[in-house]
Amino acid sequence: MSILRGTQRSFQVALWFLVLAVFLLVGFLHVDFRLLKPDKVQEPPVTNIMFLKTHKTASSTILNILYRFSESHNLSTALPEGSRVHLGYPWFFVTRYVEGLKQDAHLQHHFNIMCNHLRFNYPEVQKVMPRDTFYFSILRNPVFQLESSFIYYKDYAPAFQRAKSLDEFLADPWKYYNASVSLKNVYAKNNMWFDFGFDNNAPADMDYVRKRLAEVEQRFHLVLIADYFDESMVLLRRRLRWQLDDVVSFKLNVRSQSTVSHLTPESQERVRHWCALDWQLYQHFNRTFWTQLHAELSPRQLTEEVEQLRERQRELMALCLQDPEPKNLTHIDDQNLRPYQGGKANILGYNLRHGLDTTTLHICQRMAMPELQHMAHMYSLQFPDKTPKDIPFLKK
Ligand SMILES: Nc1ncnc2c1ncn2[C@@H]1O[C@H](COP(=O)(O)OS(=O)(=O)O)[C@@H](OP(=O)(O)O)[C@H]1O
Repeated sequence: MSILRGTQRSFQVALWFLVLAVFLLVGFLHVDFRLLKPDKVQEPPVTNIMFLKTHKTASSTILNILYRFSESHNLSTALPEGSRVHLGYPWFFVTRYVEGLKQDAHLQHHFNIMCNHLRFNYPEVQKVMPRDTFYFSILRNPVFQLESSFIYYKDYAPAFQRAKSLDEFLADPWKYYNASVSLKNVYAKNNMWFDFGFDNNAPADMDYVRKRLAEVEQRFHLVLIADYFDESMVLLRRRLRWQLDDVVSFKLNVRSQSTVSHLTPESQERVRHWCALDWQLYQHFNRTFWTQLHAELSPRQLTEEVEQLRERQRELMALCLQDPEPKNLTHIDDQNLRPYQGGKANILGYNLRHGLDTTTLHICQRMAMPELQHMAHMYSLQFPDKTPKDIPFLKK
């Protein structure tokens, strides 16, 4: 009996050692448990999408991705009505800002994609988008977002006009900022908070902030982070079940380095106070972004997928562009590829390689096309009988 018990114990000990050895081996070889799971049945790609285009957050690059997907899949896009260039911003979105809805606003008319600038107003957006719509948006560290905004809206936002630099503005913002002067000042304080439909002048009271963040959580399936753009595209692609090429892009609406200012550490801290609502919004969704990303991919998978995306971007740049470095306006040959210039920002664009075959040219043109020209193109495609969008800055 005791011999039998002894053998049993040795067997148990051996089994424990075996289990431990397997765990150590798995850890050592970085075996991914997810790989052992059976493949999910591949569902079709998501095609009903609402993208809340926030300001100065790489949102024009995402708009380009969505327009291309819409065109290549023959989808409908909720485009700005008539001569408008956005969906009523900075006013709250209402359905009459969408082309094709003005006369029959009482009718239910649904689009697949919605991605132009608007101030989020869920009840009205719902009237335009199908029930199963995937809602997503993007945020950027407010320090860099405000710095970009200051240069771009320097001449437009009254709050920025008199300040010589952002450092000067931040040293005494109330000297320059008056919310009641003009809605144009929304670019100067908590601009991303405003885009989500909230009051950008509200005190950053904890209870108020918590409730608004919960609302965003409830409405939006995903909030991306521009500071980790490639990681964001990896997560987006998985959520939408899209192909790799669908989320590959060229950086659009980029400034020349000469117009980028580097804020002092003191000014950076002041941004976090001045734009406390944006800072809370960013911190919260930066956390949830990484939690979601890590829940979906192992670190090794993430590295691999980011590298795959970058490799494909390099391939497409080599195929399409004369030079992967973006160029000043004066050095862009094709006026359809010249971006709109805002304030003191020197916004760059691309030159396509000569001699591209028709199919390649079609792809490359769309990847390099700035927002306004792309919107005009989409408008003419979708509404061939309407007067084409006029882009006055191209005539100068
Ligand atoms: N792929 C990618 N990754 C990281 N950052 C990117 C990317 N694409 C665009 N950008 C930067 O986004 C800034 C422009 O933002 P938006 O297009 O949202 O601006 S706008 O509100 O529509 O005018 C602008 O930032 P600044 O250069 O600091 O102004 C762009 O450089």
